[in-house]
Amino acid sequence: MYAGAAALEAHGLGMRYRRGWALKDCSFRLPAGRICGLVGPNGAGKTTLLSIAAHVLEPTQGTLSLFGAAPGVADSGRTAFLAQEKPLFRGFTVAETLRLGRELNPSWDQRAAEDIVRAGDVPFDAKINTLSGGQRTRVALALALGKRPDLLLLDEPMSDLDPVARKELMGILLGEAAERGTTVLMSTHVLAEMENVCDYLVVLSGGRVRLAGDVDELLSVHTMVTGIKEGEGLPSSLAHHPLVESRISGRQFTALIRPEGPVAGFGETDSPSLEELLLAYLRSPDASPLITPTAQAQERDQAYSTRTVAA
Ligand SMILES: Nc1ncnc2c1ncn2[C@@H]1O[C@H](COP(=O)(O)OP(=O)(O)OP(=O)(O)O)[C@@H](O)[C@H]1O
Repeated sequence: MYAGAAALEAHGLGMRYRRGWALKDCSFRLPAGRICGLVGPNGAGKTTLLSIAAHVLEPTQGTLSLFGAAPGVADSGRTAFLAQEKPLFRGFTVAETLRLGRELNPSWDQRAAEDIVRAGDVPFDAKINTLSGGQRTRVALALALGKRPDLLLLDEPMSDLDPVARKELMGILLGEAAERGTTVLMSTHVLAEMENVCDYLVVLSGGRVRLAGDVDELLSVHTMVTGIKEGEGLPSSLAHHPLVESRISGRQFTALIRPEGPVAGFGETDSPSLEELLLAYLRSPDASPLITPTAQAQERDQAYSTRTVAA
């Protein structure tokens, strides 16, 4: 594996389906060891990006590298992908599913996989097609974590789990990531949940990267301003600061800005929560994109073309 390389790095990544571009000119880097939330409205391109990283799809343009190598080659690290549809063999039992995982993965951790299944009281002799959606998710997550991956790609992993199972499996995921330095890239629509889980963020909309970087860094460069509106709109002096989103309710306005210099005399200022930041960007697809320095794609030389390198 390429020492010091980003866990994932995209350069000018594009994916075109028959109906048009699902991803366009996407460039960003995800440093190793981070837990990254991948956020965006329906159809933003999240599954497409995860599928390229998982070597399920070949990009139409640009490159994506994992630990400095193309997806699917030996140097790209161990990658596990938990897709939305959880592709398990429906006729297999849970035990047979884990056995297959063990046979296919030299670094397989049977105990970790079994513990996840057992914690949900899922019978090992039950066939996959007899399990509930949430139980299938648990088995699929056991299969993904049993691989001991360096990079875990999760596409809305917890959407069919009950709240208790969700919290428990998220805890296992975080414990695993902390213990082994696993990098996680996880698409989700549950913004409130991300606050305690993710320390990195990529926001896509319309197939383009709108926001990428360290969560603390992204929060620190935004300010939420609340005050009394001036005439029909925002105070004119606020126009000196790039605006992400503003909302007016009665006589009051709320604006999320990226302050350039002191923000005083408009009303109250506060740091946004992660949920407020995300909602503002999701509601304002025309806000200018922001990719923090740690998230800027760098290793052009080491970014291999998946089309030319992949076997
Ligand atoms: N196999 C395909 N063939 C044609 N178009 C596709 C295909 N897969 C995805 N698309 C289109 O590409 C765009 C991005 O889809 P994608 O599934 O990557 O979005 P997403 O962000 O994961 O959405 P969601 O939040 O709804 O899961 C959408 O416009 C979708 O209709």
